[in-house]
Amino acid sequence: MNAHDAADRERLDRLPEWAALADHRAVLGEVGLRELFATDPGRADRFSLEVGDLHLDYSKHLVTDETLRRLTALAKATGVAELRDAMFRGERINNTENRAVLHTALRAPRGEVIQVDGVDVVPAVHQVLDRMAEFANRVRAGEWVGHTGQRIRTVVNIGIGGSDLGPAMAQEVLRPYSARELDFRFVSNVDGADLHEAVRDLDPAQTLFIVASKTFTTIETLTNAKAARGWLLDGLGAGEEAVAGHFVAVSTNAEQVSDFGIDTANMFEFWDWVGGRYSYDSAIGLSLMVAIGPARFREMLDGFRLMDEHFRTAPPAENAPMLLALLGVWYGRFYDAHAHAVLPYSHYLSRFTAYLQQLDMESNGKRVDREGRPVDWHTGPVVWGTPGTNGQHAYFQLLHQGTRLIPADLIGFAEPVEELGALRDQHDLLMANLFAQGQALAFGKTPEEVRAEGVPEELVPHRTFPGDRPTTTVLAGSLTPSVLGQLVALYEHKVFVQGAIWGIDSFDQWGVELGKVLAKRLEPALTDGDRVAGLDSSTSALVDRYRKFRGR
Ligand SMILES: O=P(O)(O)OC[C@H]1O[C@](O)(CO)[C@@H](O)[C@@H]1O
Repeated sequence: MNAHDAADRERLDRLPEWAALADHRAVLGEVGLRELFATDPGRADRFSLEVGDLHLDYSKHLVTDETLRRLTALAKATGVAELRDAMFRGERINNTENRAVLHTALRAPRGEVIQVDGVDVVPAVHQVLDRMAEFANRVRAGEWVGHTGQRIRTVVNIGIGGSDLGPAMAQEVLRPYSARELDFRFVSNVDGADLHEAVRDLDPAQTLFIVASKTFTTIETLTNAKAARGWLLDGLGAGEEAVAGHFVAVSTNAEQVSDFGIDTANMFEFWDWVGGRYSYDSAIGLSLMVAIGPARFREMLDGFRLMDEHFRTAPPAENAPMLLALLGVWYGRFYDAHAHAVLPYSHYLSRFTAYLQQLDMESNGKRVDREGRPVDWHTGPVVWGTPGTNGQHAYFQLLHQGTRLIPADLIGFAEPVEELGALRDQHDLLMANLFAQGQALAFGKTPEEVRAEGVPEELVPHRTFPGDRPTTTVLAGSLTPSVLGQLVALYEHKVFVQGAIWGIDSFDQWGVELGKVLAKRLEPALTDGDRVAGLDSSTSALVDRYRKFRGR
């Protein structure tokens, strides 16, 4: 069967494997984690995996061996492996945009052959990586100088969505590996405050802007880039000739880059077969490469590659992205789970969940299948979360005792980073919190246990923890560039598998278009009071009120 061929694909809800899962869910009934662990001493061993540097424990899930058998049967029936292989081969599996989906080619080693329309794309990937490396080395060594001959001290990435979230996240994660004499900032919001705060204490003579945009037509990015150019030229008291030393571009669109006034000699290319949210290991990661250096960047790519190979070759029952995806499908369908929390127990992963929000929600927030037919099952969950232990003092209450089941990923590392010095002593406490939360969420506290502590009867329901709140624990020795690559690829492929099972196109993002068009139409109404034909009464009144506030 050709898995991405509509004619051959049965709708998910008509598959016997889908029905078999429903039957199984009914049999499982209210069986909880206490019972599952009590009756199965080998559970933690059996329901855990080592992949590269990652250890994944998925034993605290409401599943049995039979559940996993039926879930992997579903993956088989929905053609996940065939679609995966088609993706790796460079076929145009993004059918609504008629594009190949080849972020995996970004981490292919030199010499591997991956073709799009008969052209091997791997040499071009390495050419760009080499150019990036040369540029990064020059900036790091102080050899790239600005208009006045001074070395660069601050790199400001201007981009949004996939052209911001990935590099900004990774910059935080790999801070301990970063050149500390350089400062890195990220501007994404069209709110002028973002650029203002990013540059207010900077010396234009020592500032380099990387304008990152796949299309180079994104209004937020172009608006900020124009303003940054104005700031630079004003600050230097120079003309257009100063732009070259302070602006480089990352894009697929050389024409627009050159129209903007950036010399295409200072442009780093990527390709339409790299989706925005899958792009930070392309030239979109240029600021990161400047920060950590080419060698560390390549280590990160090797980490991605390791997970790609695992995903491509491991059997479903031992395939980490596949298992995480299947568990998500299980809860979405049979436990009415609408959300998924990602809770890193690492300060360096503070932007990780924000990054995953785009990766997951822009990919799988779809309501029609690849053929445009409405789906009759839930697709992508709301992905959210912030680092532990902060979340514990905010929203964990709802995770533990709320009415909704929210599966969560707990991510932690055994070794704190070297440069923390004496602060490394706090690490055991941090990790004890991670393990304790997984334990409390899974096993809760029964009314009997609460009573046994002498709690007054009227407080017993309040102090009872129902448990059976599933978590996956992802542990690694330390947070290296390679481990980051492994983690990101793990989630990329998880999202892929879920999209394949739900039958949706995970690689388009039509849902972001309408708001962009309407904003463009509304702007003159706000600025000049132009009438917008057919505007609804609520939006019209809001525009009027806004203009009054502005004294217009
Ligand atoms: O890199 P670009 O073309 O500026 O696009 C930025 C982002 O905008 C989006 O198209 C959605 O608004 C994302 O998919 C993309 O990552």
